[in-house]
Amino acid sequence: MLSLLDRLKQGIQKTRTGLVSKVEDVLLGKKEIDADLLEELEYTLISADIGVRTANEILEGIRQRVDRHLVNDPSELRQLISEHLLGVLEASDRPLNFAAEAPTVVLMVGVNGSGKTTTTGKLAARFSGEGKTVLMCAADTFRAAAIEQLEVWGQRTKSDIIRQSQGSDPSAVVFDALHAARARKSDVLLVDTAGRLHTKSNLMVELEKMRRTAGRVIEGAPHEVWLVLDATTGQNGLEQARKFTESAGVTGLILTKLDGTAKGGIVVAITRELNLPIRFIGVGEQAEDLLPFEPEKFISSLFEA
Ligand SMILES: Nc1nc2c(ncn2[C@@H]2O[C@H](COP(=O)(O)OP(=O)(O)OP(=O)(O)O)[C@@H](O)[C@H]2O)c(=O)[nH]1
Repeated sequence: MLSLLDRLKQGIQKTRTGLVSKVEDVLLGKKEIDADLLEELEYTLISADIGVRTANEILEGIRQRVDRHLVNDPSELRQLISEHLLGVLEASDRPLNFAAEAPTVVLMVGVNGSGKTTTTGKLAARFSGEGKTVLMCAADTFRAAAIEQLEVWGQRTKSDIIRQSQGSDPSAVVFDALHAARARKSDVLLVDTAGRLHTKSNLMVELEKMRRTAGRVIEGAPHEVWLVLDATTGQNGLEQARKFTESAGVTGLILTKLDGTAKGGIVVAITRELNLPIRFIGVGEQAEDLLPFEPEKFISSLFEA
């Protein structure tokens, strides 16, 4: 069985190649830090989706150090880049808001296909593996398959599911689930919401309604709202993320399908733009392929030889 660190390394292998190996290629054999080298570096960072703002800052930091003669050897730049990226990720890090008194209610939001249902199942596996009792709520009533998919995860992780028929009011399912979680003394309630609605009503309005319902039944709920984003959608994901963050009170991010992209620099761009912590990353389809996101481990796995 692979260790967590090995799984992380394997999961971000493409980004290692797409970002770090390319940075190394740019630096290889260079004797001095000149304008051409810096331009090539900037291009490489932006191509890996790190974001223009962060790439500019990195370059600016390097230029200042060069001007002050604090750095003159290209081989030192790899370390400077990794330190800067770590700094960005750590700046948005903050502790989880788990309820003092169970249940902790987590709302899972995001567009269809981002991996929301799969991630909800993986989280159930993780929390129950930690000895917590988990209840899942199938509030994605738009897609019958999403309810069934969640049920499969429920069986796999021995977690209960609260569901209603397809097309029901998502807030009504949430209401039931909140009461059930309290009555059953569940530690965690994971609410899988829809990325799209069967009714004409606005998705963001529905999400707001679910949040209000949660807060009315359980004080302080939802304790966490996690936005699930498909890392392979790159910069397009950022626009989506902004919308959800404005309307759904997002408290943390989960980036899925990092195993499928060389542009994992998006992790940095998104944290930076939204000032939100990444909680977990998805690196495959199995339950064990959801890894807790730790900035230090992520950066060292990317940059260590
Ligand atoms: N490679 C890989 N595939 C993933 C990951 N997470 C989810 N998937 C796959 O992505 C696809 C979509 O996942 P779903 O969980 O159905 O997506 P969803 O957001 O719930 O979609 P709706 O139910 O339509 O809202 C599935 O085939 C998953 O197995 C991941 O981290 N890596």
